Amino acid sequence: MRVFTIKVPATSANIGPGFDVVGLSLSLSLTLTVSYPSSPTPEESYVQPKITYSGEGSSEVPLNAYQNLTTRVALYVLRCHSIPRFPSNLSIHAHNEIPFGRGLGSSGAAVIAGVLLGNALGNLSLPTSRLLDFALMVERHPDNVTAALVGGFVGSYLKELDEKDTERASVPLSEVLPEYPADAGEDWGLNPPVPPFGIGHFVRFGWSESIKAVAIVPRFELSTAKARGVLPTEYSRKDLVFNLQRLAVLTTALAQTPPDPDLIYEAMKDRVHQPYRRTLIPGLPEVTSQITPTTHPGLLGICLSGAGPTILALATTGFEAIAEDARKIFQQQGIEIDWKVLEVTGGSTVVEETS
Ligand SMILES: Nc1ncnc2c1ncn2[C@@H]1O[C@H](COP(=O)(O)OP(=O)(O)OP(=O)(O)O)[C@@H](O)[C@H]1O
Ligand SMILES: N[C@@H](CCO)C(=O)O
Repeated sequence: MRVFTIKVPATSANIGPGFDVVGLSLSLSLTLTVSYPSSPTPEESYVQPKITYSGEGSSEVPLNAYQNLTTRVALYVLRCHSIPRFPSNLSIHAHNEIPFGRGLGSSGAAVIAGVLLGNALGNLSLPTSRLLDFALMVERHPDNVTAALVGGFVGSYLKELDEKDTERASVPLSEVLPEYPADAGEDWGLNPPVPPFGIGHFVRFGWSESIKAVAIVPRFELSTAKARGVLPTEYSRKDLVFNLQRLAVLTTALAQTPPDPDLIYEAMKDRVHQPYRRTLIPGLPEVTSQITPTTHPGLLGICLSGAGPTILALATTGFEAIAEDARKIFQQQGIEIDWKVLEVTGGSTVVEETS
């Protein structure tokens, strides 16, 4: 029996001005425990994969391997390497600590778990850059998936592809991840769209160990697709320069010890996505403007986490006062929250069990 574990962290994207650019890996995780017989099974006794699931999202996540996001991504990776199906008698238990649709990178974690699962099941030994190519064919903004894969405070960009590769990378998601009909056996129809090479590039910034992340999580879901739908397609030069100035300062300011709250609080402001998302997150402007380093000693900066609705406060101390005051502001809007103090962690791991 081959047994291995895949562990992928939650992530917070944007950190204020770095829309679709920066991501931070955090200490909540999606863990898969995978097992299957290592000796080949005779063709006629092929057994379909079995998935069990606990934790966040367990009441809504599909347990059919041809519908579940993680296993569909794994099958995409396998099919791109001419492996048409999962190994026989595959058993996967997923335990998830990352809430769905809250801005903590649940879908990015599920996609990275799927890429790592495909890589391990196919014994493909893909390098990090290639793993990222596969993830970027599914989740097309690089901030969450890159931070989930490599860990830490990470900046990334997508390479401008030539015409042929742009076409290969622009295929509809339904072709990358088709809804596999359960009775179709191995005959999935079209050849899968193999990703171009070298789509995403990244660098890891420094991070001051004194900084923790307070995740203030409203008790409602907001899909990333909906939160992207309210954004404009064009911006003024003034607003772009506002964000670029802050992002340039922020990436180094968060590595300094001790971190400087005056510098960071202003550097975590944003004019590219948060002003537009306020319509979807009642209380957002009040929380980010009323909780400051002056009112809450220990606070460094505060922003929307990813597409929201979670608020991310970076702080060295005073975590409870920050979160409880955010709770009061959200309560005025009729919204309840939960909160957690999270550490910045390393990236994904795959650990083989040896017997
Ligand atoms: N562990 C998982 N297994 C299967 N599907 C998942 C898993 N985690 C997330 N998903 C799918 O992803 C959806 C949430 O994705 P969405 O991009 O809207 O939010 P998010 O990733 O949590 O937030 P953000 O991208 O802003 O950080 C869920 O509703 C579910 O369909
Ligand atoms: N950068 C993305 C992250 C969400 O997954 C957004 O803000 O839409």
